[in-house]
Amino acid sequence: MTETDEIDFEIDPEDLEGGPGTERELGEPCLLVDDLHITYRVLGAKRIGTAAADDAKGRRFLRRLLAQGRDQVGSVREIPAVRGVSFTARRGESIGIVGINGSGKSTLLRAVAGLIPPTKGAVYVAGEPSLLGVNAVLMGKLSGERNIMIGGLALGLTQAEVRAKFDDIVEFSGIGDAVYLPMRTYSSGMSARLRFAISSAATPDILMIDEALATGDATFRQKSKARIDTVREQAGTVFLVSHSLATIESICSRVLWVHEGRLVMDGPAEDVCAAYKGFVRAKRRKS
Ligand SMILES: Nc1ncnc2c1ncn2[C@@H]1O[C@H](COP(=O)(O)OP(=O)(O)OP(=O)(O)O)[C@@H](O)[C@H]1O
Repeated sequence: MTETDEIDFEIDPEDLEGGPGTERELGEPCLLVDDLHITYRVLGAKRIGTAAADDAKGRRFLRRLLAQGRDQVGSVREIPAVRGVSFTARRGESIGIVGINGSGKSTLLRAVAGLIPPTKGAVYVAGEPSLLGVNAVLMGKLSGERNIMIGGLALGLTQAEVRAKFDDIVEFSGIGDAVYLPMRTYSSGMSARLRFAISSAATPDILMIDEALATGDATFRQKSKARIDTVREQAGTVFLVSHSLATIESICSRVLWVHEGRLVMDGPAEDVCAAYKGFVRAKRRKS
């Protein structure tokens, strides 16, 4: 599979009726991303031995690494995943993030959610940062039921509020009795749907969705869109990362196109998606 194969050009109007509602009046700025850089530091791309010899060599390598200081060791590789991204988001906006595989979309989203510290630059959020990034607190060895409680508390709900929303969350995610099994036994679709159901349960200030909508059926997508609309109506901001341009176009009024960690275009969904489609088609023709 090439890096562009995953992009889904199919428009599925009956799944996602209504459009993004670009006419909606926007509120005041609630998020400022200022010259954001995220650089991952990865240890040891170099092969240092095989099989039984690995352990001892590995230990020696690590000792040497610690003695020398990580900065001087050649095999620490730096990956600049986000390079100088700046933008402002307003209340009531739904913003899609597009880009080919490895372009930095998820890293940007996670940094905006406060899950990755900036290497340089800053993210300023007005509102409840704890409302962002329920993914970080969920635990695979605990049941869906326990994770609903943990995620709900992380979103700022009380225990009683989580209990009151429990049935709705389970029903929304469509995971049924699997809610009593450990989350690590779930398919990626099931856990993505449960994460989405939990993170949107509290009508957060900023709702961040990374591909979750791609994992459900038409009914789930329709329900998700209704929930996203509720968040926006209550002047929340929605960020959506997806390879499905159909999903992005039907939900987002504005789109950020990220390429090699840089923001190459930021504008109305229609314009950015059209430019991005052109880029992907040209890339496909070349390969
Ligand atoms: N935890 C990590 N450690 C090291 N490098 C990482 C890590 N996560 C991502 N990267 C690298 O950062 C770059 C951006 O990755 P990211 O996952 O943000 O891109 P993406 O656009 O979301 O990709 P995809 O569409 O495939 O999900 C890639 O080169 C990737 O290999």
